Amino acid sequence: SEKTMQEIVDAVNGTPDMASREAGKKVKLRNHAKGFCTSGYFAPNPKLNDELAIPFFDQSKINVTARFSMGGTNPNASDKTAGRFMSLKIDGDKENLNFVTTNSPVFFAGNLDDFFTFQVKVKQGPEGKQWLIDNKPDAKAFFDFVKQLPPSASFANSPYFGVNSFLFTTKNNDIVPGRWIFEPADGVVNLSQVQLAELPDDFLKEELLTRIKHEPAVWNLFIKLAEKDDEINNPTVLWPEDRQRLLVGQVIINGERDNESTIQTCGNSIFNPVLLPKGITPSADPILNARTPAYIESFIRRL
Ligand code: HEM
Repeated sequence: SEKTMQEIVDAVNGTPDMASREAGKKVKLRNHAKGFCTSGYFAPNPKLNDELAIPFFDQSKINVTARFSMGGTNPNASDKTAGRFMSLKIDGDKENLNFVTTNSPVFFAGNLDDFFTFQVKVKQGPEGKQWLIDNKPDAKAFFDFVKQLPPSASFANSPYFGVNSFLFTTKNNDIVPGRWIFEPADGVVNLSQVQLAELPDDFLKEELLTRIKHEPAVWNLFIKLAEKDDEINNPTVLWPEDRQRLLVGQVIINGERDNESTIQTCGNSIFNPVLLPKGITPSADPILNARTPAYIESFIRRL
């Protein structure tokens, strides 16, 4: 059954009662409520446009606004869970590119019905989760991934995945589907159970902001290219490891503009995963195409 965008956002963010919504009362609930903003720049790979035709990446240094967050609607969530999220605004001279990413390469739903069901069931606790494991293979695959994923020691020591597919224009004016992958230049570093037990519930923000005073947090950004028969429009289906990757450039988070108010308050705005420069377009993935309307609905509620 078709769900409205209001129903979908209710399921993600928590449900305001109908009376208060109709009275126009603002509901401040939002997903990824716990997070913080910082800044840096993007350094494109000067060789990228030997392969692709994306003029945006011909600039040499592009301002970045970053928000790092935890999953869920609790602004006081513990950092000891395994989910890590990174959102970026890359603001060029003429065009802009946003990324809204997670540390899980595999998404838990391939269509909006399953997405809605997942959101409703996980909020019912262990019984709802068991129902998903028994009835929804995509949700089960996601839970299996998360179960074996130790929490990373730092936002800077985690990879991030765009999950959804985008269409990239090549130098020869062909279109190739691809997916964004950010790999931490400092490597992946996970916490042991012993290390985790010694940490307070809040450590990720301070760790990153202290780290970047000494050395930047850096990721190499790749596009993983699809081959014929790879599933483009379903983020629950992973592509084989050996697919070709193009190096797009480096994200360098050094806090260089952290005293600016637009950086400090970046969590008040939205990150739009389909804000793309010339040469990149969204795929037909129904999950991707629901995201911006959902983010706008959520934004309006918390204005
Ligand atoms: C049907 C698909 C999806 C829906 C309906 C949805 C819904 C939402 C909503 C309602 C918010 C709060 C927006 C705000 O108030 O600013 C949000 C934020 C977010 N979502 Fe999604 N989401 C979807 C898919 C995804 C996927 C595939 C990813 C990761 C690849 C993702 C990662 C995030 C992140 C990182 C944020 C926080 C953005 C920030 O830092 O401000 N979401 N999502």
